[in-house]
Amino acid sequence: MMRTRPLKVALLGCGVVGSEVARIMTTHADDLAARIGAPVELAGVAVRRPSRVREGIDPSLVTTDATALVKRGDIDVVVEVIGGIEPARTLITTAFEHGASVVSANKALLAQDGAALHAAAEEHDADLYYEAAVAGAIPLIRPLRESLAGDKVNRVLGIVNGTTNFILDKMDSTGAGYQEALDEATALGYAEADPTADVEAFDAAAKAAILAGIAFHTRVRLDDVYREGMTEVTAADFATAKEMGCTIKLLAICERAADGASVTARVHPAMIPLSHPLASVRGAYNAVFVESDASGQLMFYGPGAGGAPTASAVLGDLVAVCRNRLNGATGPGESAYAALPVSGMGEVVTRFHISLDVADKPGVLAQVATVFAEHGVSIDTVRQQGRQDGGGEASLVVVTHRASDAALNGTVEALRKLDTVRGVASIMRVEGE
Ligand SMILES: NC(=O)c1ccc[n+]([C@@H]2O[C@H](COP(=O)([O-])OP(=O)(O)OC[C@H]3O[C@@H](n4cnc5c(N)ncnc54)[C@H](O)[C@@H]3O)[C@@H](O)[C@H]2O)c1
Ligand SMILES: N[C@@H](CCO)C(=O)O
Ligand code: NA
Repeated sequence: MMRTRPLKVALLGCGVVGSEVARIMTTHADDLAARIGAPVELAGVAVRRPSRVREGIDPSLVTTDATALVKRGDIDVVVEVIGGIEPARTLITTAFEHGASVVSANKALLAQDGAALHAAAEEHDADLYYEAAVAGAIPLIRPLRESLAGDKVNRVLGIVNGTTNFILDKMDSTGAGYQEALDEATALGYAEADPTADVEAFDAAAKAAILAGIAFHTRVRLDDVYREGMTEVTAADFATAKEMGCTIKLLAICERAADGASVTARVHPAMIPLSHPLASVRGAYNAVFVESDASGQLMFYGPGAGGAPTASAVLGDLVAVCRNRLNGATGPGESAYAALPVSGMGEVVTRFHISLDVADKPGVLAQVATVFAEHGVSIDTVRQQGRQDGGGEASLVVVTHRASDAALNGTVEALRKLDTVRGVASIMRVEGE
């Protein structure tokens, strides 16, 4: 039966995502009410620049005082789409203290302070939902938290940043320059306010921390995630990848160790074979594989960024949180009971592609191979190519079998000390095989 008193929603931030949330709340008001069992009313919209015209939003709802809005006491759900750490964190905790539940898209904040925010939600019998924080529109948080709650997740691997996938895809398919591709991603509303978060992979690392935490029932913070951005990926790297039948993607990889006693989380550019489904993820799309004991491999795919797709995830959370409130209940909170240690990058085992500039003379190959053997790194393939410039140098491209990051680092350090190795041109991990 439909309740007539509306549930009141406060919207904090009316930018790319917030303006779409407001639009959908208005245009889909009847459907949302029917699905929830009560009407939802936009009770206030906190903005930074009140003079901006906001189509479809009653100007009397607009305020620059977000704190007063969350303190009103009659707000049922606060939707935080401001981003960043402060004032978002204080506004969310104040919202809990004043009886509201919270829906947020803020991965940076959740990766840094998720545990404290969950504790605050629990203390005040409120919900904290954040489907939009990871992989935009793609349902991923709720499947991990709820649908897979009876299974054991061993690995989460995928593309979780739309901006960098858009840039890498453009560079690969059209030969576009890095800046040109980034400007386009920003204009389309994919990039963060400061695109450093995207291209230096802080955004993807925050998402990896959130995913690993939920998947492994363990607290994983941003600082626990190994991070390498994509600003140093060059056209030459794409050419090498192509020669190997691969492309380059910025991947987030969260894994349980083989003995199950620890976990790792990392974000870095990697080569993947063109035959792998992740290789054909284009533009700002995201795709994430989840591997679990009973389910086997699941793939989640869809728009990972942009105003409307992200608003879709926010609205889904809003409906769920409103239903919980009508039932006098709360949904699942933090689950960190496993408390597994999070290992550093040295423990990660993967394959590597290493390109060396070496002297083009007898015995060099044997010398290089010996260094790999001494560090316990097994070589899969080696390709040597003499240079046409007559400088007496050659390129040596080595692809290894699976080896630990620590063993590979030791190998590279020793290779650099050989007189015959003039330089290490590139090192890239090879995933997805
Ligand atoms: N854009 C996307 O594709 C996308 C996807 C997923 C998640 N997110 C997340 O959603 C959140 C919002 O992102 P966005 O792209 O809409 O950013 P945005 O910069 O377009 O919007 C944020 C808005 O908040 C306003 N704001 C800042 N401080 C404020 C304050 N104190 N009070 C009221 N308003 C304030 C800004 O003026 C701006 O209009 C971020 O956490 C972001 O990481 C964005
Ligand atoms: N800037 C982010 C937004 C979605 O979280 C991206 O490009 O993926
Ligand atoms: Na999502």
